[in-house]
Amino acid sequence: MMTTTTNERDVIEVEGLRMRYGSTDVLHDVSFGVRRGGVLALLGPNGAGKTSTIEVLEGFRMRSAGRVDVLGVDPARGDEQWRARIGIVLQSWRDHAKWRVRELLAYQGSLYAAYSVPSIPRPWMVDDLLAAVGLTGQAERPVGKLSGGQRRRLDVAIGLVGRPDLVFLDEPTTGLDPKARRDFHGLVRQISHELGATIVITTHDLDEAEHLADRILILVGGRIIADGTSEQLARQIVGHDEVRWVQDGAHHTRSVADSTAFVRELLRRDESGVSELDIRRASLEETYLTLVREAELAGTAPLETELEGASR
Ligand SMILES: Nc1ncnc2c1ncn2[C@@H]1O[C@H](COP(=O)(O)OP(=O)(O)OP(=O)(O)O)[C@@H](O)[C@H]1O
Repeated sequence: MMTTTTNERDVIEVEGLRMRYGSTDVLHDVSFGVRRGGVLALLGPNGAGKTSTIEVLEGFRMRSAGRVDVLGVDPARGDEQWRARIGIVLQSWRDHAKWRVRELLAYQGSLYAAYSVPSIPRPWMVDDLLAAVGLTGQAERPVGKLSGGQRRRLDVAIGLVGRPDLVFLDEPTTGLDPKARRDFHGLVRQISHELGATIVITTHDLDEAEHLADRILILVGGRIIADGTSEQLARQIVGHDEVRWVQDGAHHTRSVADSTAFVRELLRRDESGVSELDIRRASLEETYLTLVREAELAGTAPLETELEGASR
């Protein structure tokens, strides 16, 4: 039996994580912790390193450097017992199209029976799980005949059938319509509440991260450029104003914390060359996009958004 050293606070501890594919670094010095029962969103544009990060945490990818601890274990050395405590919700379940929903869940669940412990009986009883994810009415339907939203609920059920302590959801709402997406958010919140599991979700969508997570990490180019609760992000990032102007025939846009000082300096340097000056308070989404653009342009330097007192 594996000994577990996780303290009551952090289910995931990552310090100085680096990862490379071949000779290209895709994660640079990534550090964060996730407390038990928390919902963490990894937010960032395509290629930011979200999937690479969670694949290291899941034990599917080897890191190049850094310390990683998941449920008290280094994922590179996690055994079956450790794996049984982790649920992974993959992009839509395409296999077993002819299996019925109940049948597939019963089969998947049977794989966890050996890992049942008195405090956590495994697997989750199929009928209870079907009710929890809202698929009771589809229990006898073949998997191939479910709608996109129902299929995604089944993906979640498959990820949860072993009653995991920690659940990873990789871009779970891709391809869902707005209503199905909203329903899915409700489902994840409910599961987090009822199961008490720690949840890590990756997404491109700021709105999704805001709805679901009590902690958001923004990754760009393999680096964390912002880290905090959605309130902290809103307070800190929305505090930026967007300044637009034309100078030497070129359009410029900058997100700045103090637009008065910025504009004063801009005009001091080139009063006659600046025209069409426009200042507005950016929305959280606009500022997120500006931060991403600036981080991508800067290539390396972390931005000024390290948030104080981010909950861990
Ligand atoms: N198997 C691989 N071999 C080489 N490079 C890879 C491999 N998988 C990912 N990468 C590169 O690693 C970087 C991070 O990719 P990753 O999939 O972690 O990003 P992501 O944030 O999950 O992106 P997306 O939102 O597009 O899924 C990208 O530049 C990608 O091209």
